[in-house]
Amino acid sequence: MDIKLLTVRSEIAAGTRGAGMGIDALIVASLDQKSTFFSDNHVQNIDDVNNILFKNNQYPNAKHIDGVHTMLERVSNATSNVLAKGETPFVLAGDHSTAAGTISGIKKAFPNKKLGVIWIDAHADFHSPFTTPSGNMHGMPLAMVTHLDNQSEAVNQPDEETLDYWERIKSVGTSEPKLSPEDIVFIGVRDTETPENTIMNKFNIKNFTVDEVRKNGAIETASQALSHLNDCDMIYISFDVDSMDPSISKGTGTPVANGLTVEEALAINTTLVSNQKVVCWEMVEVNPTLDQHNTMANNAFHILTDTVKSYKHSRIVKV
Ligand SMILES: NC(=[NH2+])NCCC[C@H](N)C(=O)O
Ligand SMILES: [Mn+2]
Repeated sequence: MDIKLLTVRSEIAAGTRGAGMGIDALIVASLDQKSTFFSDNHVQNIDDVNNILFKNNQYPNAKHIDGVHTMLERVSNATSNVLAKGETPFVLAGDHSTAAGTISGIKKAFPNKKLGVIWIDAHADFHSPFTTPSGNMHGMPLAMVTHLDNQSEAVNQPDEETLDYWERIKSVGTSEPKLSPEDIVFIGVRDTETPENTIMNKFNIKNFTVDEVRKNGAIETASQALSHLNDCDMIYISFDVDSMDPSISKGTGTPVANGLTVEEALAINTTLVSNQKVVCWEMVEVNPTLDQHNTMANNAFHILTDTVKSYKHSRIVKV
């Protein structure tokens, strides 16, 4: 089973500048570690629209939503094309909004298969333009793909043009919701706003806390997360590096205290991808401009290469 690295240097949905440089920071980490990873694997780059950041944002409740829509279409098409060729996309992206494009692309490639998502993150990323506290769309990918606008919890009144783009974003890949909220499992989520808590409670979404990971072990937590999605046909894993503790590195835009260690994140990701239902893995939010000595990228690169290794190893056809 061949993998394809999809690089997406997009950062327009983050509130802090620099996540677009995360991919190049990973490449620098690989060179520093004398690894040939980026030449051993196929890389396909998806052009970004980061120059939109030079323009004033017109959409306070969904910043640069026009550009985010463009990026999600591109990521969705690339993801579904890779899957259609029988390859597995490993997406390396800037801000986390990209994940909505990835998920849409998976569903576009396999419309009749039931999708489960394991979301490893400090945040729930379940906001909509109605509920966002910041307008930053990297806090919205799970609402985009589940179509949960959460209007009953509204704190904003988005304008018509914003809502028009929001509907178009919900239709990227396919006009249907890409998955049910029940088929999401969180790991490490610890910084949410009230409207997100309402969704998590309403749909009884399981969150494996950092304490649980530490108590039960990372490998056991990963197996339990997979068990939760037993009735899904395919699984996508989204790894936001801010799931890890800021003491490791400040190299991410929205760090939150009390996160996972590198070893825990590594064990969780390598265990998860060895499951045969996994069709795609993604890593996001490395921001070297906030870092020292490229520490986050060095750690993230280690997790990336071990995760790819585990994926390939678990797919070796035994005769
Ligand atoms: N992918 C991320 N880093 N998301 C951070 C979101 C933070 C906050 N909940 C917001 O919506 O602004
Ligand atoms: Mn996130």
